Amino acid sequence: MNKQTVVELINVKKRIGKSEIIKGISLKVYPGEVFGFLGSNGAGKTTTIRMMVGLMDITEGEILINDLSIKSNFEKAIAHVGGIIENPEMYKFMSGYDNLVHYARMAPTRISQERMNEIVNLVGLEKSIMKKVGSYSLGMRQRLGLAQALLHSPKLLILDEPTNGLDPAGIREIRNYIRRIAHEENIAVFVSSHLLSEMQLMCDRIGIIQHGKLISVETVGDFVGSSVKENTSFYVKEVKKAAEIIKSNFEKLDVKKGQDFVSLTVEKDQIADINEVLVKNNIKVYGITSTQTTLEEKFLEITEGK
Ligand SMILES: Nc1ncnc2c1ncn2[C@@H]1O[C@H](COP(=O)(O)OP(=O)(O)OP(=O)(O)O)[C@@H](O)[C@H]1O
Repeated sequence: MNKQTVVELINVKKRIGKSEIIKGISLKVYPGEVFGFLGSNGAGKTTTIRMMVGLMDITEGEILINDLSIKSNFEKAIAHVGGIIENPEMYKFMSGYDNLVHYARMAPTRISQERMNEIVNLVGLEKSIMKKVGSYSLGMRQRLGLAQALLHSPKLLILDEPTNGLDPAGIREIRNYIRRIAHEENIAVFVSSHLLSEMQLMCDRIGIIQHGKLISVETVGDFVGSSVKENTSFYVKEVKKAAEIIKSNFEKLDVKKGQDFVSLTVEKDQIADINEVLVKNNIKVYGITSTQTTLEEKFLEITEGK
């Protein structure tokens, strides 16, 4: 059975003038998951998001929200979307609550008192919701923005760099609320960022965009797990012979020779295999050291290597 899809991008392209900014992006996001859209500055995140919410025309391809085309059925499709794309509009002289009431009046469907209270609790603003927004921290304003975006019970929440400008405590808070919203309300959350460290903690899956192309989509578990490379050194007496044996058994590996070691970058599972081959060929291994490539390095490796 196919998993229900909340949003689907099908070969989406955007041309501005002669330059193709988005070069055929396809992806799907499902209910209850936080999908991270990760890319360096200028990679094309905001442009893609602007097309997803109808702020920009799609040059080619299609975007479906809850199976409705954003091109041919815009109003119905967009009714399922909540988003914070630029800074949310708020009146500082009004309380958080009055801001929500004001916003609720503009919603296409009536928003009940219960829903208001539920959302205020969901974003943890119950204690400060009656205070003026002018007295809120940036983190609290962001959470009020989330509340606004969630009032009409959207199926998809789109957030463009939601932690921009927040301090570490504020970032942690927003991250936890975003995860909670996705999992408790079964909403699909599409969130962009240029910070891998942040995405890793917030998202269930991460798609990496570079120069307008989606170059990788992985679950965070896969991203963090097996594919993280280890920089490994094998300490041996016969450096030259050890390097030759590794090269002839593992053709793809790039072996570097040190004074009393050979070093190479490998997947974790390969360390034991290499050791076994060396020992079988009568090379005495005196020690193995291994340092993991950080995720940040892996991200750079992926984005710079293409
Ligand atoms: N209106 C426009 N006209 C011409 N080029 C544009 C326009 N809007 C964006 N671009 C270019 O398209 C590319 C993608 O921009 P976009 O803002 O989508 O990137 P981003 O990933 O959101 O980056 P950032 O994190 O800096 O916001 C950039 O190279 C940008 O210069």
